[in-house]
Amino acid sequence: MHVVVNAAQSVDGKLATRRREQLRISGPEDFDRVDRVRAAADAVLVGVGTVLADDPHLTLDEEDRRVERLRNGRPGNPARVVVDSAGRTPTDARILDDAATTYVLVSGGAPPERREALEGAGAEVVVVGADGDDAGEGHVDLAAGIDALAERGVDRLMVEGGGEIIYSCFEVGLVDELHVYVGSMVIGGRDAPTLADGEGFTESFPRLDLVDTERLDDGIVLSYEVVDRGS
Ligand SMILES: NC(=O)C1=CN([C@@H]2O[C@H](COP(=O)(O)OP(=O)(O)OC[C@H]3O[C@@H](n4cnc5c(N)ncnc54)[C@H](OP(=O)(O)O)[C@@H]3O)[C@@H](O)[C@H]2O)C=CC1
Ligand SMILES: Nc1nc(O)c(N)c(N[C@@H]2O[C@H](COP(=O)(O)O)[C@@H](O)[C@H]2O)n1
Repeated sequence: MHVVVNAAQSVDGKLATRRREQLRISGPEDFDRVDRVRAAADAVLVGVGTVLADDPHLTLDEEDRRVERLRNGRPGNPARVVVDSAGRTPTDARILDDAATTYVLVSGGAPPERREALEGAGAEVVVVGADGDDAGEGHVDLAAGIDALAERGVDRLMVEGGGEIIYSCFEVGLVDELHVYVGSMVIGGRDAPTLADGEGFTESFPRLDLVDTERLDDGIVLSYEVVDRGS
């Protein structure tokens, strides 16, 4: 499985304001680049925090790209994946519409009625974590989730955030590429989400190789390959 992380941040490293509302950090040129990265992916993954904050759709904007995928025998849109331990994704979330397959990765502790509600709303619910009494505090086991997606034919996965999920992907050594759009703005706020939140690394840090830079809109895209996943 090849895992590509993409996010847009301010120059001070924030993904959104402290109110955790969706914020336009990039512009049309970068959204077109993101659409291209989505089109190359088999699935696009976000955390439930992003679903609750942004209600994203995660489909392709460009019809030509959908047509090209269909021509190549692939679904028109990549599958969508929500990492959602307790099954908190609202049943009317845009990510659950019929534009693409949607997998909701839940832990074993997710209430059965939430699993049923999500299945009723069209999701394929996949249980990949222990319940709240076990290590991991009932969170989805991300590495097991990636294996479950691979079993369902996902070879190339795009992770679109937010900061908690991006950190966890680095923590378990899943990330191959990182693309960060740095918008020319300052957001500030000690409680605003950053590119990588979670516990934070203290001794062994993922190391990256800067392989490309591109000026888009009024900002810059930094593209990295992960050369050392840390341990
Ligand atoms: N500028 C950008 O490019 C982007 C900005 N954003 C912004 O980011 C914010 C949302 O980010 P954030 O709050 O960090 O939420 P995330 O989208 O990262 O989701 C985090 C949640 O995922 C669930 N989860 C389940 N398993 C795991 C695991 N193994 N590791 C980590 N999380 C897990 C947890 O909820 P539970 O315990 O219930 O399972 C956790 O609270 C919003 O403000 C949004 O607007 C989001 C995406 C892109
Ligand atoms: N590339 C980029 N630039 C920004 O300024 C952003 N705020 C984001 N956010 C991401 O885009 C998702 C919205 O997707 P849809 O348009 O609804 O398909 C949002 O959830 C973030 O993942 N990205």
